[in-house]
Amino acid sequence: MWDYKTPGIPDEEFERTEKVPITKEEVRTVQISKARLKSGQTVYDIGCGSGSISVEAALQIESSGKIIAIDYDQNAVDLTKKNLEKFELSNVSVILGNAKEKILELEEADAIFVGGTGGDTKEIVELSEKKLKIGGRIVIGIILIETLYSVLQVMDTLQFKDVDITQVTISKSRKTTTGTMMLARNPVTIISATKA
Ligand SMILES: C[S@@+](CC[C@H](N)C(=O)[O-])C[C@H]1O[C@@H](n2cnc3c(N)ncnc32)[C@H](O)[C@@H]1O
Repeated sequence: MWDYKTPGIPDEEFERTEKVPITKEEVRTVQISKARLKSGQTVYDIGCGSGSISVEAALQIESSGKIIAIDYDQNAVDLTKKNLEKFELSNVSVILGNAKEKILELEEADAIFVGGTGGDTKEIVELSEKKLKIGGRIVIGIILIETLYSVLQVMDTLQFKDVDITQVTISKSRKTTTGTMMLARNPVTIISATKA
């Protein structure tokens, strides 16, 4: 059982496999903060991967809220379920499938995380906007510059306000024989906005 509600669960606490990527702890913390989650909300985690965002978000919205996690990779769905079990969370439904085909079937959301969905991201953002409640938050994590460009183009045409673009570049320390050096990780751009 995880005792803390504050975001920032160490990556080592999650079950991992080589086949499924994870949004790293510090990036995940910024994403969770940008969603401004409240108790009782309905939240999608699109491209749930390891389920780390679902776990952190579920702790924020508490047992009265609901997370819907989607991934088209069976390995990711299995790993997400493992992590939900590990953190003893029962308010998360995990769906196997392409988010592009699933989103419109879902109930309306208060917040939507979109992460690592590459060439599908623009379409997923368009579909997500249809399912977000007015005042709802979208948080998109982007690595590829092509994805960033296509999402930026579409954000202005949709009903979003207060669009924020934050790039996070994390460096982590590593001990060497002569001292401690900082090793840079790839930058992640986080676009967040409110449905108008
Ligand atoms: C970078 S990972 C996400 C990591 C995750 N946020 C975490 O914390 O572990 C991206 C995930 O998106 C999934 N994905 C990509 N495109 C998708 C789509 N169109 N529908 C559903 N899942 C998708 C991939 O299978 C992968 O597991």
